[in-house]
Amino acid sequence: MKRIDWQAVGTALDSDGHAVLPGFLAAADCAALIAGYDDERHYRSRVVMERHGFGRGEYKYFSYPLPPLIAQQRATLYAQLVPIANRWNAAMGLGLRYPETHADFLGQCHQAGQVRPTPLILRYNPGDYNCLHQDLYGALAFPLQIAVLLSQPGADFEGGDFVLTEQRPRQQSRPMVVPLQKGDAVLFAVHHRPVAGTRGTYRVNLRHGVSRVTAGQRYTMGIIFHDAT
Ligand SMILES: O=C(O)CCC(=O)C(=O)O
Ligand SMILES: [Fe+2]
Repeated sequence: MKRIDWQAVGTALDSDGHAVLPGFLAAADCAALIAGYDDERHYRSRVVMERHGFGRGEYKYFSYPLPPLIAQQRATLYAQLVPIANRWNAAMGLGLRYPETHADFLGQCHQAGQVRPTPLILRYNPGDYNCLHQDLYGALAFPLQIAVLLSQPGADFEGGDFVLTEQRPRQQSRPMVVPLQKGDAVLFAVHHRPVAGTRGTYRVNLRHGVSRVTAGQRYTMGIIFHDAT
């Protein structure tokens, strides 16, 4: 994994609500995650998106214990993101502060009845897409999450752009397409983020999704830091 410039990541998250981490996973790690997709022992559940009106395609939630790579990334990314999450909450006038370690935050989730792991892997075939959504799984939520593109655009698949929308108070929504290469990760706001305006800070509401895949197969791996009820 490449060294991450956390200063630059913090700046991008503050100004855009998302940040790209180029080359976050090596090609071999992407391939290993894809190869494990059909091995049901890794997962606690499989979701067929069409059945729930979530879009088209499917995903699987990993079970505990998580694959070592994901477990390690979940803890180390969390520790880097806590200062940003706490700064955002303060800017939005929210009282909640997140503990320094992911283990402590998971303890809070588990105490609140959110005990099921949320890291997941998604698979899109031609015609599949992911409707705009927010990955909230209970009262406790960490405000940032990450998605890693495991397939190569133009070679493994066509279409299938990662999309974010920002809904500003009393205004129309702003769409953003995030270009990614295989192995790149996008860090983004789960639900809300603060934006500095001329009359103080306001809160924008974010959603993310994926446009239709037109050819090939597109896989992503997502890490969400709160667990699910
Ligand atoms: O497939 C994607 O790029 C988005 C996946 C997603 O919704 C997530 O990781 O939460
Ligand atoms: Fe999502």
